[in-house]
Amino acid sequence: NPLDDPNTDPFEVAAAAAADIARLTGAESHDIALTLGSGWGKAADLIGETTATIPATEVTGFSKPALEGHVGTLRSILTPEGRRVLVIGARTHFYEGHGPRRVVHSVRTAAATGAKTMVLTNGAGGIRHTWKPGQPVLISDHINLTGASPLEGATFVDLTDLYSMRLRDLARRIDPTLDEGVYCQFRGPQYETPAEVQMAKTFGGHIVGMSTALEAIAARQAGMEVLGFSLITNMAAGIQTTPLSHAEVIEAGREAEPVISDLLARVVAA
Ligand SMILES: Nc1nc2[nH]c(I)nc2c(=O)[nH]1
Repeated sequence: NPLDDPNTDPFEVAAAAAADIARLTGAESHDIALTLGSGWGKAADLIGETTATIPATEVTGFSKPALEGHVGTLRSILTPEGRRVLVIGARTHFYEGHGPRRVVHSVRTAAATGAKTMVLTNGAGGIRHTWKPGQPVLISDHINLTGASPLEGATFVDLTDLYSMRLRDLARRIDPTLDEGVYCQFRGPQYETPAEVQMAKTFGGHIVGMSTALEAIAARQAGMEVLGFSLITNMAAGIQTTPLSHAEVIEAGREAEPVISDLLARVVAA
């Protein structure tokens, strides 16, 4: 992968990837990019007409997804309003150990296709006791616990209002019941210990996950407006006193699917 060579300029790789996408999808530019995390796989179906689906491996700088269930495709969708949505089903996680450049390549590529809005979705653990598995929540801010950054050199980027208040207000107009919280990105791949969850809770975190923060930083560097959604698939370790059954998590995710798909389609159309 060209991104693994430190002498490669990641923005040149993103430009090449954007050219591949334009050629392979026939859409010379895209307006909005959407990354689908765990549980959000079907959310793109309601957004509009899929005019092209391409294997991510055919696009410069993308590689085979390590995690089954994370489809390795890129989709171009035309919404009824005539907007072009690039759906990224090929997320690279930091825990795969390929470095932050590979994690944020999809965001930089989306920006290079012309997208001005980056919608980041993920599956995550919930710390707020009022939340339940299957509930989507808005991300209001993040705490980056990875010890890493996609930014290289003296790239001092301001992250105030990184998770756009304007887009959160728009989402709340569509679904006033939407709650929000601070997302903590842990390195993973292990889940947090109960003590780590209490640490996150103590310093103001409400959601624990293993993605999104690094991608959001790169989106801001690229000048995109960012909206983040977490699907709370489980309560974080130690929050739920009863043992968490995987079947419950799967069931919660399945029940949430139509709700979050409709929500996402309406937010993207707005
Ligand atoms: N770090 C972290 N990531 C997650 N992803 C999902 I789905 N659930 C969790 C969780 O409880 N913790």
